[in-house]
Amino acid sequence: MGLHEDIQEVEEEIKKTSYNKATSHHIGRLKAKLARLRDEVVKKAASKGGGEGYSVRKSGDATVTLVGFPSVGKSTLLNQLTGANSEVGAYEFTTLDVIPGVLEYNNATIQILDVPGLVKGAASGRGRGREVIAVVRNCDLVVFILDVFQNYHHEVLTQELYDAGIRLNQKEPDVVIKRQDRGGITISSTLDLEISDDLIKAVLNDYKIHNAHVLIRDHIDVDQLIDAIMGNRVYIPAVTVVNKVDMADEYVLKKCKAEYPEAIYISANKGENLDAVKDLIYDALDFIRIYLKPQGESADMEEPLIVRNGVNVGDICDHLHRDFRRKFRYAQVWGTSAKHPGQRAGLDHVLADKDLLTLIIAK
Ligand SMILES: Nc1nc2c(ncn2[C@@H]2O[C@H](COP(=O)(O)OP(=O)(O)OP(=O)(O)O)[C@@H](O)[C@H]2O)c(=O)[nH]1
Repeated sequence: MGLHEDIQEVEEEIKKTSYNKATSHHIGRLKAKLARLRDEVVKKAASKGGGEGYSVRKSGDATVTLVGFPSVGKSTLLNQLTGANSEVGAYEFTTLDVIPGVLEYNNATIQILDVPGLVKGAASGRGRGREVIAVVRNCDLVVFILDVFQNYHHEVLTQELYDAGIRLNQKEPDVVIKRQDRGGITISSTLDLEISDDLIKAVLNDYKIHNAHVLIRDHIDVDQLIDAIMGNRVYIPAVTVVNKVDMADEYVLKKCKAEYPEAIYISANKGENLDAVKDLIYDALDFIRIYLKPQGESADMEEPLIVRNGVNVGDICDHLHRDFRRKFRYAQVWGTSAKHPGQRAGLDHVLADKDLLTLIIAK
């Protein structure tokens, strides 16, 4: 039996087993098996020849990927947002290579990638799926583009990315698995877990982990436990844009809005509501501004550094010069992240929006 049939069989068994306390262990094991089989499919697809796909170099302050089925209007939107020359065609699969464009917005330089339409089966290597997945894994934000008449695509695309190990709008669960040479499996947790210790042990055993310390500091389900074991998941924010609203009547539009109230509704080729898309992207990327202040001088308030929320002083050093981290002596910080104005800080100090920063670098 092939992998796909195995997967189907397990999926069906999960479906027909009703969930309750008595069956939760069994279902957990099945889910673990399913995840393992899916990973095998992805691995197999990845090992099947073919180049590594795209080598679009990341540039700018963040990279965004437009993800959607063929012909939903990705190239048109990219052109409208960035002025890139992404070929627009009335055929499916007109975008055969990644087309990068650059959006300059609120001082941020955002690279936007238009990849070939992601269709069902991408995670298992169908079409150009594998290469598309590689691009998505490396980006900072996924922008789903839906056709207003086919919004079910959203579910298909999300599932496809999920199967490829991409977790959207999900925080990475705080689970640490420290393998040991002996001693069996010990589990400690800072909260009451919904999954039993027996199930955790069984799943770990399924993954051939027999000795380990497991520390869990989040409410996780079996799927998240497996994610932690696999360790190769990526966690990326995602937003949704619904296109071609110019063709939709009120009824269609209303129905779509009820299903996707947080999406932005646009007409890419008529250029309608594009500023809202720019805001959506900018906000989702969660940028902060850092003003550099040379020692003993006033800060440059005109051109802040645009970085992602969560960066520390060390990240800023790397951003500015490849030698800065090595030659770093100390930093001084003014603003919300500082305990007092001009606080001395090390490489680990996490910065906040509108902080002023002085870096003292050895000559
Ligand atoms: N009515 C309408 N048509 C649109 C809109 N945006 C794009 N289109 C049309 O939809 C078709 C496909 O647009 P593309 O931008 O090539 O779509 P794509 O998603 O890049 O397609 P692939 O490259 O095949 O993945 C073209 O004929 C566009 O003119 C829109 O807002 N309204």
